[in-house]
Amino acid sequence: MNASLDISVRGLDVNFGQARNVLTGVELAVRRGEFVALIGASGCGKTTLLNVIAGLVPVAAGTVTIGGAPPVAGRGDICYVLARDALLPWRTVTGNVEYGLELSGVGREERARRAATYIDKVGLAAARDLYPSRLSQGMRQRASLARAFAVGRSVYLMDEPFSALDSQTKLTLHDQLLGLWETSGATVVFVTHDIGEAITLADRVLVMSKKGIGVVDEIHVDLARPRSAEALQADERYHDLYRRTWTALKASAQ
Ligand SMILES: Nc1ncnc2c1ncn2[C@@H]1O[C@H](COP(=O)(O)OP(=O)(O)OP(=O)(O)O)[C@@H](O)[C@H]1O
Repeated sequence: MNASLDISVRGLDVNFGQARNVLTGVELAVRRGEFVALIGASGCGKTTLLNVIAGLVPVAAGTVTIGGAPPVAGRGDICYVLARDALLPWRTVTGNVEYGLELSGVGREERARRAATYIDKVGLAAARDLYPSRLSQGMRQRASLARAFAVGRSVYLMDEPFSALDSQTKLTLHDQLLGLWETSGATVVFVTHDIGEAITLADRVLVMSKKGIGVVDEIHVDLARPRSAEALQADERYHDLYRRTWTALKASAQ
């Protein structure tokens, strides 16, 4: 398991060779072990910001560091989780979860033990020998989460991982992600369009401006942990945070 890392973005510009920057003067500070959610209008640069942190998009100006070091593609301590799971169709659930561990050089016995533990944590024990084609979308994302957290990364960059799921399945996945993250100690940057999801999961919800200037508002989610996604639905403070975030989101799109 890697130690968690902080993320610092100062004065970031990204331009993709265009005359006008896609991102201009963006600032972001994420503490070690913090869970932040990024929300904002479509096209405001959420994915671009994740890609910069992952070292996949070049920085035109500014400074970006992860644990004090500049971003580099393929860093072993950062894990990127996308909306479309990247399960290998020719491997079972167990085979897929073991795959990441194989790449990390974990020995056979330890691999099997860790894969079983994480498959259990996401409630897929009964499906461990099934191939992805036999799984529902929700089960596939659970297998992806098990694979991502079994390898124990320092930073998780998550780009709308649950956007294709129905709201009931999402609640289950929220609980499972929270369970995995709370024991991992990892830093998470989670992109979403779903305000409820952002509040359920994050310590802070960061609202990005439509204008490409980055974070313009933040909502501190002072709800106690461990959280239950379902219980929060009945919590008035959750609804209050929802309203505040909704107001901030509307203002960010002006
Ligand atoms: N590879 C690229 N080349 C040129 N322009 C790009 C590239 N990737 C993104 N963009 C542009 O950068 C801007 C920000 O895109 P980005 O995907 O980061 O936004 P987003 O906030 O994640 O959007 P969404 O919520 O719709 O996923 C958009 O105007 C997009 O067209």
